[in-house]
Amino acid sequence: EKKEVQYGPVSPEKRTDPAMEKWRDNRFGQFIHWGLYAIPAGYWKGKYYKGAAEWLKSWAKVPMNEWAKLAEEFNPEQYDPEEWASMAKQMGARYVVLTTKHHEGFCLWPSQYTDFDISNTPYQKDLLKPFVEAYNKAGIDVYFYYSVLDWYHPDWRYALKSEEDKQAFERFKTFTKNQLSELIERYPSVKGFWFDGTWDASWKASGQFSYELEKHMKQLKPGLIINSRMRADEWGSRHFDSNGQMMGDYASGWERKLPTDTSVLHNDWEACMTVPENQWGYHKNWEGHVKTPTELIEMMVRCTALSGNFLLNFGPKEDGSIREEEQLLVKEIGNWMEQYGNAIYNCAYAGLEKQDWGYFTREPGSKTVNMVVCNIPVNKALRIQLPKNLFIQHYEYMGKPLSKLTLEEIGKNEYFIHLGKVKTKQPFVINIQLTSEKTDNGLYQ
Ligand SMILES: C[C@@H]1N[C@@H](c2cn(-c3ccccc3)nn2)[C@H](O)[C@@H]1O
Repeated sequence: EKKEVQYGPVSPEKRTDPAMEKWRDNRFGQFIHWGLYAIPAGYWKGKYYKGAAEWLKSWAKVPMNEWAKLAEEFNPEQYDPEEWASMAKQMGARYVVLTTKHHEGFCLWPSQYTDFDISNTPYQKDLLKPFVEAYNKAGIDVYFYYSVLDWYHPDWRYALKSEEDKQAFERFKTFTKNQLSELIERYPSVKGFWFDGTWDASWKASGQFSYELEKHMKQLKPGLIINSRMRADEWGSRHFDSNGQMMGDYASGWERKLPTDTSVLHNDWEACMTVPENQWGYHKNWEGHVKTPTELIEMMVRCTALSGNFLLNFGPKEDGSIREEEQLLVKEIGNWMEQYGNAIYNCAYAGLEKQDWGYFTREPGSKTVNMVVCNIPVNKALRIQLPKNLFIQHYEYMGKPLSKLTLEEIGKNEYFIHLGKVKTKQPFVINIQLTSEKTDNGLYQ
């Protein structure tokens, strides 16, 4: 039965304001993990650590006073946010999420609430200001990733076991609220926050605080968009409150995994994805499978087809340059988005039965449905099953035609689109125009 929840959602479950509509229309974003961890890049004292590079301090059991010394050598001379923004634009990303502070606690901006920040490095200058300006100038919305979990701050606590823990964590919550207010005030064009590091008991015991923090941030910046991962309710339930109501503005539990059914349609949601199996910060040597542009394009299409966003991760090097593998993705995904981006941007679940050859996407309310073909059937025929009151009025390739298409009615509101001779290396798109005017030849009743 329903539980009394006082500190659950702050905003309505499906916001209809322009900021949230733009978040949905964006569909494809660039995640950027950049911090001191990019300096050791997965190696410590000559030893290779295969775990996620931004967690190296943990894997190599580095004491914080030793890890913090990395700030003394952080000097990204190749850092060129205009170049980063131009690459993101070329790739077709419509928004970006940058780590302002990861679990290590190091801040990419000069924060008045800590000395562990960019101002205490050889580089000295604020990294965020030119970043926000460059991406906004490129027409890309900027979001800030912020880790609540902070390995540097003396008042961080994993759990609240004693009175001392509670007093320390109260100071930590004030520090957190101050830093977030500072980020909104210093960079007012920020569109939202991607919270992380909120799985520990101390935060799960701070549901009321996270409720009030969300309210405070949205008062500071009306329209601000915050992910579900920021929140707990007063019972310790995260992302969704104890009655299953989503907190925050989109479900963000999809980390390195994608949904497989239409149950996600109930809320806005986003999946974030690494290029190797599990590296967010820069690692000198990626081990194992590196996802190809085609794999990542298909993941992005699957997200759009289930009305979700896809956030693809980049991990810049310590000097601010972008690795070869990621530059290839910019080029390949960018080429695809140039031709087929209209099947992604502003699109969502099409309401049609999924077929094995790929995915349907559709701009809500449009009569045009996009068929994104990822698996060409051996019989070269794409099956379409429409609801009983819909028929195909027109069909054609989006962009460059790859072959001569023909349409065959094979059942009641059921069709094959025959591809004919088609040769291609990437997914492609066929547009179909639907109509409620009967166009069948009455063969199938
Ligand atoms: C978005 C990603 N979230 C961070 C993360 C995930 N995890 C984690 C912690 C416990 C279990 C599974 C995953 N710890 N840190 C990663 O470091 C990266 O920032």
